[in-house]
Amino acid sequence: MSSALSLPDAQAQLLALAQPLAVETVAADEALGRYLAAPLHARRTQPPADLSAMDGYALGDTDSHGPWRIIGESAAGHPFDGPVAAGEAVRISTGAILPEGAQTVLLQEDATREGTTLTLSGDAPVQGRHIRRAGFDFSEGQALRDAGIKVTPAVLALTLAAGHATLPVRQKPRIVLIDSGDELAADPTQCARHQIPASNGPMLQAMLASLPCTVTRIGPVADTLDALAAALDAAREADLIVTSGGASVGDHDLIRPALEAWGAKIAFWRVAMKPGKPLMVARRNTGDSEQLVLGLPGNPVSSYVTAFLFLLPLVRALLGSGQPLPTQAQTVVTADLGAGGKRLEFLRGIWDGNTVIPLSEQDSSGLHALSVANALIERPAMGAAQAAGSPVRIYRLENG
Ligand SMILES: Nc1nc2c(c(=O)[nH]1)N[C@H]1C(S)=C(S)[C@@H](COP(=O)(O)OP(=O)(O)OC[C@H]3O[C@@H](n4cnc5c(N)ncnc54)[C@H](O)[C@@H]3O)O[C@H]1N2
Ligand code: MOO
Repeated sequence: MSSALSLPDAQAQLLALAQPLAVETVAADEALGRYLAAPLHARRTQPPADLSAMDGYALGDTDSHGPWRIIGESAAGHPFDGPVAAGEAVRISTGAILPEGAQTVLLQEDATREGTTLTLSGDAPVQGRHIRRAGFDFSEGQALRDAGIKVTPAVLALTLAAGHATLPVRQKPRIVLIDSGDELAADPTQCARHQIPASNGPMLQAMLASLPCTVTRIGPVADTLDALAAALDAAREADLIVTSGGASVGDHDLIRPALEAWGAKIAFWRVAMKPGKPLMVARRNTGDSEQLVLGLPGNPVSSYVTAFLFLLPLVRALLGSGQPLPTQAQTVVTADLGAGGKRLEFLRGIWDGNTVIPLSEQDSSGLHALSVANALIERPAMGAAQAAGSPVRIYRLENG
């Protein structure tokens, strides 16, 4: 295991290889879920003028207790044309432009209107109350958000409010997933005793569904160099090729020789983590660009965990994310944990909002346990045993 990288080193090396893809400009709503390729600046000021925050009356003074004479109306989209003076009031609605000279907005619940006469019947007016000042949200030319942030629904709304119809983002990565192994059956209903259903490819595709990318699946591919060469050749247009299985040291683990025969260079192989040790990263120069290959271990839980910690961050980095790695949270474990082993370990667990319960089944092929887990509990390599109630770091999975 001496050649295995630590998890942070391996992630850093992988992300250093990830060149964000070319920039394209798309309609703002099509940019949802992608990452800004340039900083976002305001093309306009918001609000563009002082606005009322409530339905009521804009008053020309705040020091009297009325009555006031109502001289007109300012509705949203229909401003009042003219000033309001002391002793005068303008009927105003939420979001409408404050007339020139207005000092405050008197809530309609605090006033009584008879004809054009307004009298105070509740709380007295206070200078400046219920007014949204011009530009409090942002001003024209202001830098709003940095490149690399995700276009969320709120960022989309900000983009439109700031006067943009389009956004620059990175092209969607083209990803090919290759399942390999002679034992894999494509049809789970037709699975002989010597076979198991090929579940990794569909699982990885489903994990990638949360990111903007195009995914094609190939396989299951037989454990021969010729079959793997044909699969890799079919993936020659991809920005990223992801294999699962055949990454270890067995006689039939052919991903490494197949990649080398295809002209790819191994960037690194093996990470000191459990599950996920045989992870492999390679790259192939195609002349004008570079393809990356991520070789995930075949064990389904190992594939899942390495996809969470390497594949999804890599795709985010290709999309230009400024923060591609998942974030951890701290919580408290409900059971005693033994001392850590040689590798950093991720136990599957159930996080209930306050504490995390480690599952009893931790085999790296255990899909039933994985399906009920919603957290990975981090156990440092060679760490001391921990009693129930100890703090632990977790990754939350969108899986529970
Ligand atoms: N002597 C050693 N043996 C193993 C080592 C080692 O260091 N020395 N590492 C072990 C570790 S850790 C892992 S993880 C596995 C992973 O090996 P591979 O990536 O070569 O995966 P395979 O051997 O091809 O398959 C492992 C397991 O997963 C099943 N599998 C594979 N692909 C799929 C798929 N698409 N869908 C569902 N299941 C799949 C496969 O049938 C095997 O059961 O190696 C250990 N061995
Ligand atoms: O590292 Mo392997 O992924 O434990 O089963």
